[in-house]
Amino acid sequence: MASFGFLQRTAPSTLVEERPTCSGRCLPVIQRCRGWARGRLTTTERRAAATHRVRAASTDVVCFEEPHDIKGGKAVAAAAGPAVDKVGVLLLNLGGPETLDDVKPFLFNLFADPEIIRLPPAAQFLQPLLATIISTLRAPKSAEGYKAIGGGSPLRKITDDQASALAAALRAKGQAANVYVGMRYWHPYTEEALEHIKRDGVTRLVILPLYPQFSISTSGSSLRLLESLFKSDLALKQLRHTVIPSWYQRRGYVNAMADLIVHELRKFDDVPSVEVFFSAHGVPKSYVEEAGDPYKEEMEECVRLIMAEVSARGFSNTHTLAYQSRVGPAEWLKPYTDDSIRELGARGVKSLLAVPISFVSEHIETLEEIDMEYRELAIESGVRHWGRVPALNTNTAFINDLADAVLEALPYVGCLAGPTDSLVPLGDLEMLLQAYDRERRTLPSPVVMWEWGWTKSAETWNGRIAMIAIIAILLAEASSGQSILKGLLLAE
Ligand SMILES: C=CC1=C(C)c2cc3[nH]c(cc4nc(cc5[nH]c(cc1n2)c(C)c5CCC(=O)O)C(CCC(=O)O)=C4C)c(C)c3C=C
Ligand SMILES: [Fe+2]
Repeated sequence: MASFGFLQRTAPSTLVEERPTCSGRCLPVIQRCRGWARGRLTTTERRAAATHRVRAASTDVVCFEEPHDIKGGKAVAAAAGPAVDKVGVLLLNLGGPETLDDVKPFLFNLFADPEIIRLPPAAQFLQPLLATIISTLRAPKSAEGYKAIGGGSPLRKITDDQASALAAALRAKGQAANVYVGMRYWHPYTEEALEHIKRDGVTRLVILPLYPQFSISTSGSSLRLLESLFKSDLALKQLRHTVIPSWYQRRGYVNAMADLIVHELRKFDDVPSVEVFFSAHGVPKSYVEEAGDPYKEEMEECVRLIMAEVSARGFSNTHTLAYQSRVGPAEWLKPYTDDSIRELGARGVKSLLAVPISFVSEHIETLEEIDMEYRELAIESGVRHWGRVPALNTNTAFINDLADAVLEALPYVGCLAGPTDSLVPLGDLEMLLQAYDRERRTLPSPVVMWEWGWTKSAETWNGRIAMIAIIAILLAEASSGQSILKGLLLAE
């Protein structure tokens, strides 16, 4: 059983049919703000919370800025009256290079992220140097991929479209909200989005990473950045917000994925023989096994829920989950997508439907890696009929479900919602990350040559030796004209 932060899943999760019955602004008072678990509310408090929610929903530009008391089963404003409320939603995403010239600086930003290349503390000063080296070495290969899909990533446009569609869906549900896009490694950067949020005078913010499953390397990295930006800015410090850390188990999302799968399955001649092949972006195995990243568990659960829905619709196809896009020599989550495709081919599978699962937009890894590389590999391995489920992008059912997720999260602004179906709790950034840090362990670096060391001083020396090693390697590369680091770090 994986644990993440203070969460321990005690029962297998099911689709979320019923949302938590808590309310708006009175809830932080009811639950005395921190450490609240749904089970600790009394029936009266629950009823009060529900009552208040109805009232809040019917007056969507008004909220109570002051604490509430519970009187006679109803939430009553304790002090001041209503204040103007401006709701914002911040969509977090990875970002991608828009032109081939952007590829190298984009890769630098990615590898400069300590959640992507995790170095021992004593070697962290090397991160920018390492990011420069790896981005320089990887850029030509990456650029080839981006060239093959038209010269840049489609991520910005798709995410902007998702933001507009989400704002429209929220409006249709009676909630006015500005939706902002904050990318981790390229424009529009998260910092830019926060400037807009401040300028627009947002008073309540829902933070929604566009990754269905939580990983330290994706949502975790964006939240970590947000945390430091919030800490260093008074206006942001005071901004009431809540985070939806993952949403892989939501019925709307699961149904939308099942719709797409069933639609593509029907295109095959011999539907029952089709292998439904989920391909998720991989992460280093140590993230899951040593740092408690819930990514693998959430991924497996997500696939289970989707396949249960597909099966409920009368399709009894078998399925596989594999992990793609490994970077570097360290072990990543297995099975690897390429190995699985070869194995399925060898087992005589003739029809394969690829389902990208860790990301909700088309991007380089769907358009190039899956549609080109893995398709070719599948055909070489004996697969005769190939199909691929499109990414959700602005799929109406999916966007509607995101809008519901935002509406359901709004009452939690400023508080931590105890155990939900998700392994990572809904809640305030600081509380969420504090919980995360309590359990967090330092990971060994994915760069194998720095993994030794057992004392503080040894770590310091390892850092120094690593720096000397890098400089020596660079000098050796320069004099021999051969790329040594390329082989060491970028093997795929
Ligand atoms: C859930 C999705 C993703 C996880 C987990 C993830 C982890 C992860 N990624 C790298 C390295 C690279 N990722 C790159 C691109 C990229 N990654 C994701 C998603 C996840 N990454 C997306 C959607 C994209 C594509 C963006 C786009 O432009 O379309 C790249 C650059 C492309 C390439 O050269 O392959 C790298 C490099 C690591 C090391 C990592 C976990 C530690
Ligand atoms: Fe990635």
